[in-house]
Amino acid sequence: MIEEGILAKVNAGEMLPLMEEFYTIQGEGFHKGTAAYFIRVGGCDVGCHWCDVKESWNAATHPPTDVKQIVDNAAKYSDTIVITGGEPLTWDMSFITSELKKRGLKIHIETSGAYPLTGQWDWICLSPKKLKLPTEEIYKKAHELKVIVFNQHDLKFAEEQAAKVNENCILYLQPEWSKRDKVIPMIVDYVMQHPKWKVSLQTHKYLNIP
Ligand SMILES: C[S@@+](CC[C@H](N)C(=O)[O-])C[C@H]1O[C@@H](n2cnc3c(N)ncnc32)[C@H](O)[C@@H]1O
Ligand SMILES: Nc1nc2[nH]cc(C(=O)O)c2c(=O)[nH]1
Ligand code: SF4
Ligand SMILES: [Mg+2]
Repeated sequence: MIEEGILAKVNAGEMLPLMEEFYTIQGEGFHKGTAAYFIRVGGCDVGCHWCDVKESWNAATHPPTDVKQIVDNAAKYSDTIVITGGEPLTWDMSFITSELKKRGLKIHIETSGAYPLTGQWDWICLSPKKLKLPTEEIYKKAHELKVIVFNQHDLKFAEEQAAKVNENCILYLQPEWSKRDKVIPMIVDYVMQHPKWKVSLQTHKYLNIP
């Protein structure tokens, strides 16, 4: 059983279940190729069958960690911090982002948008999932839309999602990793026929870095 005081701090966003943190190169989307410090917060109940971090799902397996400690450490590594998960918006992101802001850091989020948007963000990567659609408000605020393509139907889903984002939002199709050999040719054709889209690859997996 988790102690009451800790639970209160987690609910306030002053502690978060931390799965892992690492300094690496953003592999995906608009900031691909740029060094950044990643904070991976545990907890997600969206349930994507192809999720590449299923170990993150159960928040109870990740130790509640003091946010100030996470932030002080992160600041040593990079001026750009990516908060991912799990689903970071499971938790209140207000405290961690205000602490990061105090230190003048750029803050990015990787999110499905399935829960209300909390926190202040310099960059929002919205990767919507059919199983739990994003909240209406995040479509207006997303800087990039990154739809994972597992099969043909996902291209239709991608268009439905693109119809909901703001006009400045950059549109990406990213192959689901295990299906990449089959899906990459499909994405390449699609992007050439519908050039408002761009290709995003999980380049860190080709580079063999975290
Ligand atoms: C693990 S998720 C964590 C953040 C958040 N839960 C989300 O889904 O956006 C980080 C990114 O990896 C993508 N992703 C997860 N599994 C993938 C896979 N097998 N192939 C390609 N992209 C994947 C997600 O869509 C998301 O853009
Ligand atoms: N290098 C690297 N880039 C990433 N971009 C998004 C990631 C994520 O899991 O959220 C990720 C990741 O896990 N590693
Ligand atoms: S929403 Fe993100 S973390 Fe959750 S299952 Fe889907 S890809 Fe994995
Ligand atoms: Mg990843």
